[in-house]
Formats: sequence, structure tokens, C-alpha cells
Amino acid sequence: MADRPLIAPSILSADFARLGEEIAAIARPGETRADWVHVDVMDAHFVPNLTLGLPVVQSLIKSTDVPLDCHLMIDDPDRWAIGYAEAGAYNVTVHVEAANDPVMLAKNLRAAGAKAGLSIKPGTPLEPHVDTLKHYDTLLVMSVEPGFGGQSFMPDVLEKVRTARRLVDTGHLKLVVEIDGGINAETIEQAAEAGVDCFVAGSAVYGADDPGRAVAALREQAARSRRD
Ligand SMILES: O=C(CO)[C@@H](O)[C@H](O)COP(=O)(O)O
Repeated sequence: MADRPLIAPSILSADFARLGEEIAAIARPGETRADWVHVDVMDAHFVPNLTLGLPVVQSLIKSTDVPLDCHLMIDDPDRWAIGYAEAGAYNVTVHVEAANDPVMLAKNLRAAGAKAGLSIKPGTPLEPHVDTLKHYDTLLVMSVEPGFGGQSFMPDVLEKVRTARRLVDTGHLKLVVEIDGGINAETIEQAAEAGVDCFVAGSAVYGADDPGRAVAALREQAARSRRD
């Protein structure tokens, strides 16, 4: 398990006209600093929303030293994901429902210098992919249907988190278990109890008056609730 809970604010809930400042607000040294910046790339095909792509990510990488956690909600990630790794993204996550050969893609992402992540939608079972988990650095369990921020947390997915936690702990895998969707002061405790390492939070961070303080508060709450 990660030494301390990781908090990854999702810039989907930030002001896109002031992205640099919004990231700077969670990048100052100290407890208010985010561990990763979560970047939701959406193509209006895999999900019914359109956000940003590689040129914006390239600019963000130049503008911050907080590692970028790129979550690709796009069709054909086998073709597009590598560009994010080559641009210097810290972690590149693709959807198991979208990739043709997610294991090969993970190998290519690692060869390009990035961590490789696999994401699963709420309705996608984990079991068929258990044997492949050793090929990934992160497992992003979606706790809302991907596409939009501000949705309600789906507690049913916690069973998948518990399974993933057990597999990581018993198999000594170096896999960060990440959760995304509806994480806030009310829901983070159950996610932490289930064994999540990294918490993506959009509206709970960027909807707060002080995003940095929200990061610190979420991390503290998760730390109190995690099982060690
Ligand atoms: O990937 C997604 C949505 O598809 C998420 O990253 C959301 O952006 C999280 O936002 P909140 O649910 O925390 O508001």
C-alpha cells in the first residue's frame, strides 16, 4: 500500500480558462500539495463528452512539476496513448473496454517512460483481467459512469476495490489502486476502508473555496480510515 493516501485532483472541475493557476493552487509545497494532477481526456466517442487532448497536456507538463495522471476516455487508445507517454505524462491510463491489446499497450507505455494504468467502468467485472494486473502500475476503478464530473459515488464498486486490494497484497503486486468519481468528504472514508491508495477528486477540490486545503483535508480523512 502507498505510504500515505495519494490525492489526485481532477481538472475536469477546474476553470479551463485558468488551468495554469488552478493547478498552481494545488502545487505549493506542503500538505496542500496534490500528489498527482488527474487529467481527463475525453473524445466524445468513448464517452459523451469532449475535453482536451495531447497539445494541452504537452503545455501542462511544461507548466507544473506535479506528475500528470492522464486518464484516456477515448476510442482506439492503442493508437493515441503512446503520445501522452512520450510527452512526459507520469501515468497513462486506458480503458479495458476501449483497448484492443491493453497488455501490449501497457508494455509500450512503460517502454516510453510512463507508468501504465488500466481503468474499468462500474459495470465491467475485474475477474477476466486479474491475471494481467502485473503488467500495470495503476488500476483505476471508476465509481461513476465516465464522462462527467459531479456525479454520485456508486458504492457497489467497492467490492472490486476490495478484490484488487487483496490481489495486490497477497500477490505482492506494485499496483496503485485508484478510484475516480464522486469522491468527497462523505465518500472518501469508505473508499479508504476498502483499500484505495489514490483518490481522484474533481468537484470536492475545485468546488471548494481553497482547493489546496481541500486536498489536505481529503488526505487526512483517507489516512484516518485506511486499513493498515
Ligand atoms: O473521469 C471522471 C469522470 O468521467 C472523473 O475524473 C471526474 O472528473 C471526477 O469528478 P468528481 O466526481 O470528483 O466531481
